[in-house]
Amino acid sequence: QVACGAVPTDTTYDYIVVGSGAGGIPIADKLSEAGHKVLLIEKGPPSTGRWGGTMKPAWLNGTNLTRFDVPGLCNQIWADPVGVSCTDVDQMAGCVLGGGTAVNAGLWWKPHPDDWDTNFPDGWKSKDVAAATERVFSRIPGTITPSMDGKRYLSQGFDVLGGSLQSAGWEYIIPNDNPEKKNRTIGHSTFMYSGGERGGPLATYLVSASGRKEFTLWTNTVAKRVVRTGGHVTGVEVECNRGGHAGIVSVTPGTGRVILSAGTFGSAKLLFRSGIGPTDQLNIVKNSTDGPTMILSNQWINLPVGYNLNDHVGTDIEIAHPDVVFYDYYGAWTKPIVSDAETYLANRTGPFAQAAPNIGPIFWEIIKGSDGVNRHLHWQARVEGALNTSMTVTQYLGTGSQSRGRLTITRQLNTLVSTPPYLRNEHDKEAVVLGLISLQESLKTVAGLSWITPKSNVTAEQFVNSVPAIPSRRGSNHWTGTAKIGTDDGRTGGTSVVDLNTKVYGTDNLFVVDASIFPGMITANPSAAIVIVAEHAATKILALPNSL
Ligand SMILES: Cc1cc2nc3c(=O)[nH]c(=O)nc-3n(C[C@H](O)[C@H](O)[C@H](O)COP(=O)(O)OP(=O)(O)OC[C@H]3O[C@@H](n4cnc5c(N)ncnc54)[C@H](O)[C@@H]3O)c2cc1C
Repeated sequence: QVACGAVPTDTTYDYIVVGSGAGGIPIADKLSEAGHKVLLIEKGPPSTGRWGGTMKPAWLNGTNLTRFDVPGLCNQIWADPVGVSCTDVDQMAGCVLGGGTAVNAGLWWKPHPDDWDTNFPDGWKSKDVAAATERVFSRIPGTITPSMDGKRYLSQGFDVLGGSLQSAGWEYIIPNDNPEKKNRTIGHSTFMYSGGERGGPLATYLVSASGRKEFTLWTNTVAKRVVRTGGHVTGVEVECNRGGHAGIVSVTPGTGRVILSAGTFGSAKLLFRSGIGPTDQLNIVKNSTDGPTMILSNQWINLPVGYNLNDHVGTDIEIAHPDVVFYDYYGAWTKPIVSDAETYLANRTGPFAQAAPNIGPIFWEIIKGSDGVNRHLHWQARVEGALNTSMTVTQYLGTGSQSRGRLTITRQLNTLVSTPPYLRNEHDKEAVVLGLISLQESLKTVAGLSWITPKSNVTAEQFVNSVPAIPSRRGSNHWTGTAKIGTDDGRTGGTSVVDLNTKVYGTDNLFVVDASIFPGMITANPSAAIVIVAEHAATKILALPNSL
């Protein structure tokens, strides 16, 4: 048991940012860069070595590296999530410093213009976020050759699948040099890694923030709720989690603001616990252990928090080819191939500088549905499956998808996906089926390639229908949407929870900046787009009049 610290009573903050993920770290950095006093609160422990993280396999003892630093250990989250994954969510999410950016596979994409133009409101279109995109990619450019010797290791899977698709007419591109080319194109996986290590916001934005006297970071500290009078927030109530802080931390009277960046599940939960959301959800909180401290119902703000839940629709297929070579990244936790561990530790080269489980190629296709809507498919291959020559290839349905789900809260104050957002629209399903048929066609004549799933006697449609539309079979860990941005104020029958400045409707000084504000799904893995949202939100928030 580690002792908790009380919240200092002699300090207030211009901005309190809750959650240190893809949204929280960059926004905290930008606000402190502008000279504001910023407190970043993270419920989990430190992750990467730079920040004092300690979780590691024996072969990293004596180094400053943890499991989070080494790209080849990124899938350990599935083998050993204890103390790393969130325990108040029915899905996989990272509850450590860095959030998803500490545990994810590091895939890092410059968004397609349609990702903004299809989904986001005016002021957030591709032209509006262009400057923010430049800023993000100048700090975190990404790489297609993460090993420090510039070589790609274990590329047999890429060569088989990528070569076959190119023979079938798909175009090879450098993805982040051509973000608008997402139709029958193929590229190498692009990662946020740098120097052979995880990189990303933890190695850039958090480093610059931490160098400023205006910036304070508390880890192991859970935000319970925002403290407010009507629409005016005065602080955040925090609870200690293994050595963090407990008490009420205040914002600067009059001008201070709170930013929720606790992720699609965490920000929705904080809103519910702060009396902001649909009445059915607030009544659940009122009947929980929160009841005695919850804001009175005459001050509840009725907004559609938790609706508009979204995730990429994942559909896994499996193929095999004799040239494909499996590498046991899971086994490497206890028994790494000694020479591979040595080259990684000495020079950050070799298979451990690459993401487990050997991800790639990535390829894209746009399918126009019979409803006239363009739907973007992102295919992501990895060397993993039933055979040691297998590749599992996940088709993600993103931009253009219409289906949405709902997130709710339980009396135990856990959040759950009560309505999964998968394939609730017939044209979404049509795109998934047509995309699969297109891939089958493209791979039809590849010598030695066999289909494991779906089998040749099953049609694409039968197969797509046979996979249940539930998170365990379709989930992609790319959750977005529970506090949607838009101009149609949810208090008066609209669908939006935050306005175009990311401010929660009905409040003076409460904002949400993370994946939860996304109105719709984007093409590829979302972390880079979330960092862009944070960069863009920072300009909007900083441009607001300072006094309320
Ligand atoms: C296993 C996995 C693999 C993934 N792979 C990729 C990938 O390769 N590429 C990619 O682009 N995306 C990937 N993603 C998705 C991506 O990481 C997330 O979409 C992204 O991190 C979400 O950003 P966010 O800021 O909304 O929330 P998060 O990054 O989840 O951050 C939220 C933070 O808030 C903290 N928090 C929550 N509640 C509280 C509270 N009450 N008090 C204090 N702190 C709180 C959490 O601990 C967490 O640190 C992956 C996700 C997972 C889970």
